Amino acid sequence: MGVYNASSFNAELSKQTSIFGLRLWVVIGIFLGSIIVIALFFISLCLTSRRRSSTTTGNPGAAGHHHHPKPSASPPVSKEIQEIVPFRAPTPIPEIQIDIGKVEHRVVYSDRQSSGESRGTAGLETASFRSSGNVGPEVSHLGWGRWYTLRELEAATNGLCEENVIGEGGYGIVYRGVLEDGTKVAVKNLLNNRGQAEREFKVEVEAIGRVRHKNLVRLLGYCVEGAYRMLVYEHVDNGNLDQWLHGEVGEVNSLTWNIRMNIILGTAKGLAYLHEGLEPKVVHRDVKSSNILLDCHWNPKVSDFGLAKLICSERSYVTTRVMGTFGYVAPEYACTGMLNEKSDIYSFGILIMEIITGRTPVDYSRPQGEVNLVEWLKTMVGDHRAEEVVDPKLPDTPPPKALKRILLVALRCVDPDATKRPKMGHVIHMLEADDLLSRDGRQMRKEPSSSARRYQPEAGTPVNKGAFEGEMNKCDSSRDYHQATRWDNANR
Ligand SMILES: Nc1ncnc2c1ncn2[C@@H]1O[C@H](COP(=O)(O)OP(=O)(O)OP(=O)(O)O)[C@@H](O)[C@H]1O
Repeated sequence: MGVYNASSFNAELSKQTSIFGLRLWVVIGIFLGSIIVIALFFISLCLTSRRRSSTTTGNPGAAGHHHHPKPSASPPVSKEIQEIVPFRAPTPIPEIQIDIGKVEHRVVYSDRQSSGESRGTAGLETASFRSSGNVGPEVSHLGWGRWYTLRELEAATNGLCEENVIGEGGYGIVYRGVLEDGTKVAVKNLLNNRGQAEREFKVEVEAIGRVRHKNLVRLLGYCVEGAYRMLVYEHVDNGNLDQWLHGEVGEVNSLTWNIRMNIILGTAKGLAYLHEGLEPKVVHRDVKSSNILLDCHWNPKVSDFGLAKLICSERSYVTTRVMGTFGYVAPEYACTGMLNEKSDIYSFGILIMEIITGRTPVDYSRPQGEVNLVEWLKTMVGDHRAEEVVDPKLPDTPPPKALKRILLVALRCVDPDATKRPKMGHVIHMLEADDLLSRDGRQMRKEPSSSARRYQPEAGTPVNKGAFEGEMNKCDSSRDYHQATRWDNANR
């Protein structure tokens, strides 16, 4: 049966067809063959077109092709990378330079490369930050303080409302506020809202944010959001020294002799910490009465140092722009732009004179010869009229010896020769001389609430009382100081 079927199937396949008289199996073979050929053709066509498309899209998975992404090609990136990329722009970053004080009252930007400003401080203040690449919002990981959100600060200040404005300075408006946890703060809304200034701003804040000292206003954190740049400080609740010295205080001022001495000493301690307790040291650049805040125990706290300059030890900072407040700026800094801590010491000397006399550093309403506080005071001291320089609003009479001493310290601080000005640690020893404060003053220093305790020098602060005593009697080459010293010796 099987043999019969096979032989009949063969006979069928061998039959001739009407197609060119070809046998059936030949026709079937040709048909199948052409189907296979057509199929192969389409398969190869598909493969070729696929390979072409993979080459144009730069797909690294395409075998045998070296991957060279075209510049226009935009690889798929995560949101995270998109946020970081703008901060790594290779273009030179313009740096911020801030004119401090009421004379200018503005924030000035300059491209340091084009201004030719030489920077004796080197990039120390920026180095650590830049090298770590932490220039974006990750500033909250700095390890100090807090990065506040705009919403938090708006809530704290009742939407930055006018009733909460404490005052307005050269940098921006200061608001009082209360954080959610009840902490009282002062929020400074900086005028500086240009994105390019961001790096410098953060670096300064990073460096100063770590500073802790009872005579320095503490920077709690800041807010960087959109165009907003805000600094958040501890709130100091008793106004500033400028208001207490020159404001509407009536015939008699609340600032007694001992309170004034306490303010001078506390301010000196705050500055000594900036100059001698930190590395790199910090030069405040704007020491003046409106930057000395007072708490309810009359303890002074130096403010506005968050935008000061950081300088490596024994180095100076050369700037083409002199910043500071008229009347307080050291002459050599004004003339040459050379900045170091001795500029602060000059300003501190002016501050002492202001505290003792109740006069502003420059007062055009006064008769000629009295307009410039330093010149007038030198003349008065030289003429043995020290008692006459005392603020008429002072409620008590200063001990004569203490008055002479403090005036001498002030005169030494404003020595025209910056190298002859004492260091801040040295000033503290002069101020803490036993006879400078009266009995009441010594009692005041013992009170725990008072900051007028003995200065505990920070590392590196020179401590040499004997040397101080010698210094107090030393004559200076400057005519004015020589005159003042002669006066001091004559009155011993
Ligand atoms: N932490 C703070 N606590 C309480 N008041 C503050 C605080 N910081 C600043 N102020 C007050 O806010 C006001 C503005 O201060 P700011 O330092 O901005 O300006 P300024 O020192 O008066 O002037 P400039 O900035 O031109 O030197 C001042 O009256 C100052 O006493």
